Amino acid sequence: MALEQQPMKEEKILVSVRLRPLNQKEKTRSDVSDWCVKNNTLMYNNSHPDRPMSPSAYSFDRVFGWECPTRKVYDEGAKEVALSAINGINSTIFAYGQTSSGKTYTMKGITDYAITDIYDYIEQHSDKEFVLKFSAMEIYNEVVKDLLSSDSGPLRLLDDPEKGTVIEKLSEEILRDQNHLQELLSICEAQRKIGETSLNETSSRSHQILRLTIESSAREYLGIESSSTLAATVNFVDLAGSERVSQALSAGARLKEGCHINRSLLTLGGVIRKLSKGRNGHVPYRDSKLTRILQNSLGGNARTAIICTMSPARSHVEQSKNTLFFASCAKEVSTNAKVNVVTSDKALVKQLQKELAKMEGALTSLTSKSMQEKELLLEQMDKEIKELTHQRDLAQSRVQNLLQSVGEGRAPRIGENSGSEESLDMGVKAYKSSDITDRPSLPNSRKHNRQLSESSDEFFLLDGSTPQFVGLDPCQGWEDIAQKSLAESEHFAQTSHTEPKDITQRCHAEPEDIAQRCHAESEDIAQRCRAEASSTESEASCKEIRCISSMDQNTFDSFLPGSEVLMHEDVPSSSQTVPMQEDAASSSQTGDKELNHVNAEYEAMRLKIQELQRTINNLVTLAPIGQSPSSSESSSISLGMSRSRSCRAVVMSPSSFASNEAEQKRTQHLLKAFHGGPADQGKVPTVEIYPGKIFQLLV
Ligand SMILES: Nc1ncnc2c1ncn2[C@@H]1O[C@H](COP(=O)(O)OP(=O)(O)OP(=O)(O)O)[C@@H](O)[C@H]1O
Repeated sequence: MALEQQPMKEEKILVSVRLRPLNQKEKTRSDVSDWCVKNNTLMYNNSHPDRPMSPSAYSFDRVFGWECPTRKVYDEGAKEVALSAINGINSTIFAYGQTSSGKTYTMKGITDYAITDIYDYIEQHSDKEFVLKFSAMEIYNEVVKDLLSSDSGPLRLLDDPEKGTVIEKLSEEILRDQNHLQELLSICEAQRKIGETSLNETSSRSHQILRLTIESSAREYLGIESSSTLAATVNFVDLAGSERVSQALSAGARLKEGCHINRSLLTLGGVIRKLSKGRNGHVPYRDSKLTRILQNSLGGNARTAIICTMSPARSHVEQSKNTLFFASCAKEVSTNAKVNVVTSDKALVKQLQKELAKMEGALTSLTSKSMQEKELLLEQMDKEIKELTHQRDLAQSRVQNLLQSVGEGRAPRIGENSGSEESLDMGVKAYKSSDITDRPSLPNSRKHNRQLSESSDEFFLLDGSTPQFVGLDPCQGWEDIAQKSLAESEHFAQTSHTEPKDITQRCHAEPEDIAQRCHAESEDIAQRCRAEASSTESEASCKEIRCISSMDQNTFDSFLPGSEVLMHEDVPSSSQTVPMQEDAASSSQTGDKELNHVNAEYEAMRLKIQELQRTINNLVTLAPIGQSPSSSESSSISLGMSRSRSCRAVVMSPSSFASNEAEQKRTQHLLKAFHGGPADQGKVPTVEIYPGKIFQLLV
């Protein structure tokens, strides 16, 4: 069983004041009443010379004069609150006032009327099934006792997170009928500590709390799993009266009782005073057993009515004014009563299932939100692929230019910068790309055919054209030039051994990098999906993402170095994901659509990457550029190689730089070609190529 509390609106404690008639003792000593009642205001004939400033009128929810019957007090000051318990709202009616002011008299009547009304209501509502339980306790000298059990010792108070303060081992009787309750009430009356004082022959020496618990359920829903029960308690509290020792003339046990009574009432007054100023700060509920037990009734989950009783006698005016001060504070206190619904286990399960469905709905919307994020991620990946494709095309174009120049028997030479001044000394004039385009001596067609690196500090002849030799006589100082050429060629051959290797490695590494990045991103999507998805639908979504992820893993694995170039037939077809998609059939339609969309995007992207990879692999395997160093034609021009610093796909045939020896031979061959024959060896101009410049050998 679970207790559910439905909040109602906050309301103030209902506070009434009841004035009793002068009793026989008061009349005997010719005591007079200075109070008169006008509507709900109590007027004091303020003729007291010592207290001219004390208020003379007190207004409350209800004020009952000495002639007012208890029935009216009940009807107007307690009934509505007391009967709230029938509707599942806790309620408390208690009487507060000085000793002999009429608390017991009033509360006895109110309890009886309330009980009668409750049973009347039960009789009139045969469509509901009621269960009534009764328990009773007294707080005597700050000890809680069970009034229904004569041999009960002191009872402990426990704190329950749901119910608040509960009294351990307090007996509770399930009531058979109203008579049964009357019997029990009689027992309580008999058990309660009563003592004689000078002010009251039958003075209550303890605070009494009678507790009636009412459970009601609609008969037509009984046995149905969704049925629920309203449950609430109504407390009838008859407090012990405050007393002045000087007036009560108590001693011994009575005096001790009086001290405990006064102390606990002082705490009650403190709690009420604190609550009347709002709920800020500490409320000293725990300072007395009375306030602990009544905590819910004092600003908590209960409707509360307080009836303050007072003696009209002038001799008790000070005590009466204290009571009115308490009542004034009490009427400022608000409570938060709730309808207490007890739900059966089955109903609770059903309710929890509803809650679960709600949460699943929320999760689904959350998942679709994350799908949008995934799409953004895919878009980003798409952009990266485009960038890579662009770079690949650039590299491809350079390779084609290189191939073209190979075909024409000319090669642009690219080397490291050894100093432009030196090149000028050697009669080699250097120009930047801008110089070339501005140079009027160059034919227009030449200018247009030159494809230059995009990077400002990289100047390569990419159109495969032969550098034009213009300027000084190249035959001057041939020996020096030849020696330098030899040294250059040796150096070039050495670097060319390492560079192609580096280039080839990068060619392999780059697709691997792409594949790894793509794979990592797809894994990331799958992981995020798994984390978000705890529902069945999102689990299905995860399966599908996992499917994509594993597919990508297979695809990208084939990109790794040493693996074959992946052909279309090798790619897992989309039909291979069908079983997974069938698994995901239970997922929501929205989820399916989005996942299919993601799947399609992924597939397209994967194919793009695959195509890109194939191209890169093709470029890597473009061995023919310099694979035939034995061929005099090609060997003579394979001195050059094309490299772009900005290009990721770098193309070069490693075998074209087989050895220093071969390179030297080719250099000699070139020199020979320049000079026309062996006789001219040593007087061949060197083509110096420096990064950042395009050189033209001046002839
Ligand atoms: N409204 C009333 N009309 C007639 N008699 C009353 C009324 N109120 C109280 N009495 C009588 O006054 C006497 C004292 O009343 P009661 O015992 O109820 O006071 P009390 O406040 O409970 O005192 P204590 O705190 O000492 O228990 C009783 O004899 C009671 O019958």
